[in-house]
Amino acid sequence: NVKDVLLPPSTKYGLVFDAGSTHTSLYIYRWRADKENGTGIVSQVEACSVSGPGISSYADDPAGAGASLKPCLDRAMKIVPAEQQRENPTYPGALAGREENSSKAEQVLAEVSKAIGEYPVDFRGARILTGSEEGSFGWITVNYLLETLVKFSFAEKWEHPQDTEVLGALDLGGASTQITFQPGVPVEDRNTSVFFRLYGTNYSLYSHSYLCYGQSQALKMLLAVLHQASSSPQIKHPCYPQGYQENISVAELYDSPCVRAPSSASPGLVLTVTGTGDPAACGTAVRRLFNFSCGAQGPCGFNGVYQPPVRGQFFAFAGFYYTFNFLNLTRQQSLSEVNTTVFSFCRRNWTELVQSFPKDLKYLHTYCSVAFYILTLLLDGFKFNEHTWSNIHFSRQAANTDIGWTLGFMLNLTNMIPAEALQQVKGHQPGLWAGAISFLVLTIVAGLVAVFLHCFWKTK
Ligand SMILES: Nc1ncnc2c1ncn2[C@@H]1O[C@H](COP(=O)(O)OP(=O)(O)OP(=O)(O)O)[C@@H](O)[C@H]1O
Repeated sequence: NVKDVLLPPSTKYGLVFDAGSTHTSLYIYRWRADKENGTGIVSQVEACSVSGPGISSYADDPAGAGASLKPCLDRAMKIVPAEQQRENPTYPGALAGREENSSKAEQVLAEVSKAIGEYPVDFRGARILTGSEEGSFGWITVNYLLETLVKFSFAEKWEHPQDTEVLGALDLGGASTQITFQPGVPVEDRNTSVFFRLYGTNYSLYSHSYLCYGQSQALKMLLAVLHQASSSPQIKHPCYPQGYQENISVAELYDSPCVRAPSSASPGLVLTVTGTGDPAACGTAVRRLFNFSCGAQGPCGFNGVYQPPVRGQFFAFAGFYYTFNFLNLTRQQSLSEVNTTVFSFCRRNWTELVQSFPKDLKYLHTYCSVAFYILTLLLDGFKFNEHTWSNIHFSRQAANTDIGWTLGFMLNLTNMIPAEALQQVKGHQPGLWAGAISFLVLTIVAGLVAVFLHCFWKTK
């Protein structure tokens, strides 16, 4: 049987660590042969959340990073059958949000590698992904899960699923955000151009990662803008709910390369941030984080970065999803409905919010800021408009699998998506169709002959 020759006999597992700027997870994937179409299906078995913050917080304690991963590695060892553990590829990846920290990130990765080395898995090394890789692997994940990649070389043209359009990917992390899509025009700037050959089809993509424009860093930049506009340590925050107050030291606020401390700021000074719940002023403040002018060099996203016009459907995940999900805005609502919901949420006071959402206290004070940030980023930054807005699907998962760069990374590194098209499996659709049609025609003809003979003998 040709199919059995094509398919490896066993189920396989793959482990990928996503060591993000705010959060670390271990994804456990299972590869299963799909007898129907002669390929394999990768599905997520579990996403184990590593307790504590992202890997960058271990910059001063690299050994702690390794230790923090152990509970998730123990969990994986319970899932992967003992006899398969050695042969299972483990692909830990890590993201360094900032260039300046790359030597520290390398140290952290060395500790992570040491910790994984103590487990009976076929460890293939840890590395730091570039922003562009993060975006591209996210794009592969989305299109793999939604089955929009053309897999087979079909003999008959009419069977080729020409109309399958690939989707774009929008990822909002903690430190950076990525936009990746197949534009309708050639990508003019080599720095933002990505090329993949998957299953024999060429994909020419646009991908860009904006460092500092992830959710956590954007909120920090917003606070810094408000601090620098106020002449006292009392900061009025229009995106925080009325009645909300927090203290933050100047040192804490300016602890990231994304925000530059004014020379006059003394690190020990404690700032008091008070919410004023003013959505219009919030929108204005958020816009100040961006430079929307494109200059002479053609279409752009923001901060002068080249970007062709967005095209087709998009999946928006991670930070794009969390806040919109909390606000019940993930059901393809119109832009005007989204605006109305965000404005009315931003006017609610803190006491009322705490009473209504006692389980969501961790992010509750940020939802108004982040909602405005997402709207500004998508509309003014990436240049979606009221028509293309409905092409954005806010999702965390597809096919029961979390959307992010990890699955695409594993598929790419293991060559699970081959560059060339899969050969059509013998006895596949054309043969089956031809058989089915011949059978139908023969049945009808036989039926007609039987009726004719029956009538003929009756009349005789
Ligand atoms: N339930 C939630 N509600 C609101 N925001 C959330 C929630 N969970 C996570 N976030 C925030 O969403 C952002 C994206 O989270 P994610 O885990 O993708 O970031 P990361 O992988 O650590 O970041 P990066 O990819 O930039 O390294 C972060 O700023 C995080 O703080």
